[in-house]
Formats: sequence, structure tokens, C-alpha cells
Amino acid sequence: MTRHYLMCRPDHFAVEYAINPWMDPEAGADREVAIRQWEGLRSTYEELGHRVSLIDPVEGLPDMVFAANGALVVGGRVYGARFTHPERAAEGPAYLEWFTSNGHTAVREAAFTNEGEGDFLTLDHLVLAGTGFRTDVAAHGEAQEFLGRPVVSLRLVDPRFYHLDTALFPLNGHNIAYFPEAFSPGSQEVLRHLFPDAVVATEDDAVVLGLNAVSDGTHVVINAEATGLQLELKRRGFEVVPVELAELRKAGGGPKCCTLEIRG
Ligand SMILES: CN(C)C(=N)NCCC[C@H](N)C(=O)O
Repeated sequence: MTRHYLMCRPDHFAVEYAINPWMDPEAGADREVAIRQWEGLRSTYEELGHRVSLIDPVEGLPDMVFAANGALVVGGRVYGARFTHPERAAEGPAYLEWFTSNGHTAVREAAFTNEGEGDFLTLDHLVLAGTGFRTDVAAHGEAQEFLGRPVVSLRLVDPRFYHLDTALFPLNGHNIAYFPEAFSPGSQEVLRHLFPDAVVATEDDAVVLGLNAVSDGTHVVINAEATGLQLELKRRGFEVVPVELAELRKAGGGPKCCTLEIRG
């Protein structure tokens, strides 16, 4: 099925502050390489037949390329992000403004801190929601009320996996892949209970952000370095589409972070 993704070209991308353990401002990052890799991701989606819309990047917001953090859109309802760190705070209104000026009317400015699809992942009958590093658990209840979908709270415990989408991705509407050790014991139990047939990733695949992947139910767009996970996905019948995004990983992001799905 064709998907609709919102992306933001990394024209102002830089690693100039550290708000997660992947970021080293001393080492920085190469913007030209990041742009080339991001263009590769964008054309991958287009070649798979998906629709890509673009939001204009804003100077002074070097992390704005990570569009997944900008909102959560389910059934045409747009739940806006409210960022944890002041460095990214201005992105929330910029994404909301994009949605309102592109014809979306069911738009909610969040009362509670949340980082959009970074911490909310949507399946057919529920939304999985992360907390522990960024998103306030109160935002899970706010999203449930606004979207009218059950929201299941999961606690993240490893700072390398500071957003839910660094440790888990939906394979389709009813199953997931995830790295259990990124979650509290209780949340691991919840995930085992909900998804007995999940793909369980190794630490080697998780530390190259292999779980920051985007599946349309048939194809999985995934970081090239996550080779073990790719093999298991192929064994399960998915078509694996590896992409090279190492420069963006220097800011703590992968394919999913660059991709905000607009669900009509
Ligand atoms: C899953 N998503 C969207 C992400 N993990 N986003 C990457 C955000 C990176 C940024 N430097 C930050 O720390 O906010």
C-alpha cells in the first residue's frame, strides 16, 4: 500500500550540541554527506511508490531533518510535538504550521512533552508509546484521548535507545521487531505478551540503529549495517531495502527518524 511521508532536507544539519549519547559536537558531522545520504533515502521511498512531501528546513535548527519527531498523525488527526530540549523546541510549531497550511484541520497542540513518532508507533489496533527519556507519560493519555486509539505505555531504560523508534519498529499492522534490553522488565513482559511472534534483534543490530527502520508491510527500509536483522527479516518474507545513513547517525538518527508518516 502506498504511504505518505513527510521529510525535511538536512540543509542546516550539524552536530553542534549533545542531547543524546550518539552526539559528539567535537567530532561534528559532514552536512554534504548527510544531504547525499538523505537524498538516497528520499529516492528509495519514491522508487517504492510512496509519496514524499517536504517541509522547509529552518536555519538554526540542525536536528530538524528528524521529521518523525515533529508530530504523530493517525486517522488524519495531527498530535503536535512538544520537545524536551530547548535546542529543538522551535521545531514543534514549525511542523504544526506545515500541517495547518497543508489542509489539516484536526490539529492538536500538545499540553505535555512528547517527541511525535520518535516515541509513538502505530499498529492497526493500538499505538505503542515510549517514555523514560523524552516523552512524558502524561502525553500517552493525551494522545489516546485525542486519537481515540488505545495507547500502550512502554518504559525505555538504556540512554542509547532514548526514543521508542530506536529500539522497536512495526513490521506491519500487527507485529514488531525490537531489542528487549532497551525496555524495563515489565515492558519486556508486555511486549512478549502482545507480540509472541516478534522479531527479536541483537545488540549488534540495535547499536547501528537497525531498529530505526520503516516498513510498509512488504519492504523494510533499514540501515545497511544491520546485517543480522536483515537476514532474519528476509527469512520472514520481507523485502529488505538497505540504506546508508551513517552521517545522520552521528546525531542519533536513522531512516525512521527522517520519516514522519501521514496516515489519512
Ligand atoms: C526516532 N527519532 C525520530 C529519533 N530518534 N530522532 C533522532 C533525533 C536526534 C536528535 N539529535 C535528538 O536527540 O533529538
